[in-house]
Amino acid sequence: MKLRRTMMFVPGNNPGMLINAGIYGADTIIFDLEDSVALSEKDAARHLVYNAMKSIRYSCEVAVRINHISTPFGYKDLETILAVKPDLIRLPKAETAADIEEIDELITAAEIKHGFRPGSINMMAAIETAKGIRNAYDIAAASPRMVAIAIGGEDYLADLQTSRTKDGKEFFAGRGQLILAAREAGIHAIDTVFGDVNNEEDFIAETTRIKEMGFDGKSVVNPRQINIVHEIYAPTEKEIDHAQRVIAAYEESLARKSGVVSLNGKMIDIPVVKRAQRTLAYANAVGKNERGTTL
Ligand SMILES: CC(=O)SCCNC(=O)CCNC(=O)[C@H](O)C(C)(C)COP(=O)(O)OP(=O)(O)OC[C@H]1O[C@@H](n2cnc3c(N)ncnc32)[C@H](O)[C@@H]1OP(=O)(O)O
Ligand SMILES: O=C([O-])CC(=O)C(=O)O
Ligand SMILES: [Mg+2]
Repeated sequence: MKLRRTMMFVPGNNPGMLINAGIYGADTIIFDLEDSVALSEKDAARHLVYNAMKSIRYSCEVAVRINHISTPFGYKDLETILAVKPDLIRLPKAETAADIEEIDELITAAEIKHGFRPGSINMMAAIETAKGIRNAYDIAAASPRMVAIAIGGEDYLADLQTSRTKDGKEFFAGRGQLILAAREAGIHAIDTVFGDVNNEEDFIAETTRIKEMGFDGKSVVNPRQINIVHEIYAPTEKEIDHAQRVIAAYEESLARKSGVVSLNGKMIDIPVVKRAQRTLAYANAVGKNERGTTL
């Protein structure tokens, strides 16, 4: 099971952060060439990220957030970065399937040019406008390279002409559409960054909420946010124990030629079993044993 619980942005013009980005335990690091980089620094950042990727072996998934191809920087970003084979290209402010198709073709040409295995560079898109949300499924399904869609909340709220609230009501519609689109396309759904990095209480509340909605993970901006997300996503001892009981009860019921059984008064049938199996597979993927403790 591929995990993308945390995708950490690293400003592309900060050499110290680029060098150390791999040591904090994020599932994915995203070298950013877009909004964390000033216009005057775009060329310098592109070359810095290129050199970092060429000379440092990172042990996690490495993504690069390029500038949109409608800007003067997007094509240059792709040409330079594709030569050092990122695992993933993240397109910001995606609004249509055509955005994805055009980049897909450029990646295909670069794979041929550099002798990389066809299809080995993945793509994801951040959706940051109402128009993008309306087209979320088309974007998600626009290429077999697509592995995730994310909501880019800061730009999205600017487009919606609103701002953040404690309970996140401003995001209900967008997050709901995004998760449905990702699930229909069979790819990951990634939630937005939370920029108030010292506000742990609200970060925990937001991460718990998006996990419960079904998101696979969250974009983060600071190493301190990584373990908090991973803890929230890790199945607890109680959840693992319950999943095992569900599966055992169901297997017993099958032996009695019944497709449904009751466990502590609750109906256990195939969808419940599927969720239990996912809990156990997820626990295995995050390195938790049957007692819910880290291996
Ligand atoms: C809306 C958007 O587009 S969001 C995406 C673009 N934004 C970004 O990429 C921002 C990335 N994050 C950051 O720049 C910073 O974490 C900030 C500005 C949010 C907070 O800064 P600070 O409070 O100074 O960070 P903090 O004190 O926690 O840093 C601790 C250590 O982690 C490092 N660090 C902090 N953030 C990152 C990061 N994103 N990537 C790698 N290293 C980082 C710091 O360099 C520092 O290292 P050091 O101890 O070796 O000096
Ligand atoms: O994609 C993200 O999570 C960050 C971002 O650009 C935004 O919030 O506008
Ligand atoms: Mg943005």
